[in-house]
Amino acid sequence: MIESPVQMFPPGMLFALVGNPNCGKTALFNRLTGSRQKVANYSGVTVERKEGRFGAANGRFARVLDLPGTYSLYPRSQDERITCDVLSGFARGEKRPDVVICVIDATNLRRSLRLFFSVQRKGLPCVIALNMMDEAKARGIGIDARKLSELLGVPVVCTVAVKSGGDRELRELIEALLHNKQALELPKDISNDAIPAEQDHKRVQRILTQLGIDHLVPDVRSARIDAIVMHPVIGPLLLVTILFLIFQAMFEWASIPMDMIEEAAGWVGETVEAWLPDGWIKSLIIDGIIAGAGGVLVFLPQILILFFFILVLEESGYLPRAAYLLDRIMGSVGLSGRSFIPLLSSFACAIPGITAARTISNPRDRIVTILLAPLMTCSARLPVYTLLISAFIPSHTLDYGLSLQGLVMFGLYMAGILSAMTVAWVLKVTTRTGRQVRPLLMELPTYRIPSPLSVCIGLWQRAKIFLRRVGGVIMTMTIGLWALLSFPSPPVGATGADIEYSLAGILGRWLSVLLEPIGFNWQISIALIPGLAAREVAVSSLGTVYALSGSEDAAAEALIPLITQQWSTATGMAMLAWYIFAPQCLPTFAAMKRETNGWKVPVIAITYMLILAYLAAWIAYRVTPMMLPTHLM
Ligand SMILES: Nc1nc2c(ncn2[C@@H]2O[C@H](COP(=O)(O)OP(=O)(O)OP(=O)(O)O)[C@@H](O)[C@H]2O)c(=O)[nH]1
Ligand SMILES: [Mg+2]
Repeated sequence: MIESPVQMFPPGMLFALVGNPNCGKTALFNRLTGSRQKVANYSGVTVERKEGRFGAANGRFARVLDLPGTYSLYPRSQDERITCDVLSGFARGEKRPDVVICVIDATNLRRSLRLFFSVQRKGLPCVIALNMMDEAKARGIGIDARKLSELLGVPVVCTVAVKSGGDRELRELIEALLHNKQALELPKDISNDAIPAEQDHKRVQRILTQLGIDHLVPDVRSARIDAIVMHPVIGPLLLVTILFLIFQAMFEWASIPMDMIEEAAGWVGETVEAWLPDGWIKSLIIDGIIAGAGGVLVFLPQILILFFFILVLEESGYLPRAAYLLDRIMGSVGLSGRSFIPLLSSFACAIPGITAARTISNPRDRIVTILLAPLMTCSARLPVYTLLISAFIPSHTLDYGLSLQGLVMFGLYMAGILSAMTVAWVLKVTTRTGRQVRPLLMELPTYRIPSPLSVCIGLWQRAKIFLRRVGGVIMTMTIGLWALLSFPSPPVGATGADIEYSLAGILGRWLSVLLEPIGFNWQISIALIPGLAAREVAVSSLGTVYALSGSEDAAAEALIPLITQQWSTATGMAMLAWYIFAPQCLPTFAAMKRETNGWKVPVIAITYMLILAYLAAWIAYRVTPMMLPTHLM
């Protein structure tokens, strides 16, 4: 008997958005399906297949796929392979699309048409969405959509994916196709895949001539901006200034909203304290939830400020330029400029950074990038850094209005970057393939002014992610820790604090034997364990540990003054150094395993990060006292 798997697909016609990178597929997908997938102004934003649902006016619906951008149907990287697999019908659990919507950047018809021909040759019914019509018009490129449709023999609609209603024509076309499935005919001459590129090129040239747009229209505005941004001297200076200003702003702008949240949390704590009768419920709410999870909320303003800058930079088109500027330096340690954007995404969170490494076609470069991603300072480290900086670094304003705390934060980010470069360099000199030089070929997109609305939506999404983390993993871990710290109760006649007899108290003492050489007391040692789930949990855990070990009225007290009093500066610095390197985030290593299909890469990463963290913390703990005047020790 021959067995063959039976594949079941969800009902509904399947439309797939296919096109070159950065032509606006995801922006269109979001409009058509009401989704909120990430849109940004560089190539390689989408690296996964995403599905959405298009609801037509008459109650029918269709499934729509957003796919990674590709230049050809000969995939060179993993993200391109996903698109090619879907078009060939090899994607697991998915049928071949019924209709391909070829999204074409109207300002670059030449390149987009070649991909369109290849898709058509796969025997798939196609329609064309001429996107970015607004930019084409602004640059004086007029395209006669009707004539293009006649020349190609497929429906052509014009779209402006970033404008409300800019997808109207495409919606109408999809509705018409849903109504009449037979409406699309396959081209007669789909025959073989092996038509030489030369022939396609001639065909494209002919079409452009017939449309009267065969002359190149340069992007004058972008070229003018690039004269400054890509200048060999001004360019790098500008890059450092931008990064520097971001960290200054994170401290300067965030202080007022942070104080407000802190005050509100203090008020809630006091109110609950006054109203609830003593007992374990009161302790859970005050010591577990308010002092723990609530303590992390304070960092929302800083995280939003950081993301404000990331969103603006992403949409402006600056990022690939920064990749070029850094390509030489990155090349000197054996990294390619291609790694820049995945590594930059890791400043938000290492997990999307690790996934974004799919765009890197060279397997070695990809693995190295994945190994380095967790060294970039993710936003989950912010609460830990801010807590320690606020506790140990005076909030002086230096000359030129610079904030000392902002400067230290900048230094910590730099430490992450420099250590990643050092690790990359070590990998370069110790691996055989490390010494090859691979030139960076990357498209420089048109500069765009970010739309305030999309920045606001992006910030709102970020705020939701953060609040969900606070209410989810952070709250759960903190409550779990609270339970471990509260039970079992001390034996009758015990003399020490209750917490010393709890399970976590005992565990913390064991661990502190290991961590004592780097200056960590038992409170820190305990906080590190739940902190494995997410880095910010260390802050909420410290909140809970101190709330439970303190006197009654210390409960609603803020954590910052508490640790200033109780820790030596050397311990504070050791913990900062620890957090630059420590592999304190299990989901990151799960992502590494998923992306590399094995445990080897995550195990290497955990090992080297742990060693670096311990060493760095040890050095910081020993060196700090030598640097400090005696009265501050
Ligand atoms: N002016 C203008 N900008 C657009 C239009 N469509 C998309 N954009 C912008 O173009 C950039 C790329 O959009 P995306 O939707 O991320 O492009 P994509 O094709 O999904 O890109 P990849 O996922 O990298 O392949 C973003 O900056 C969008 O805001 C349009 O019709 N007009
Ligand atoms: Mg996309």
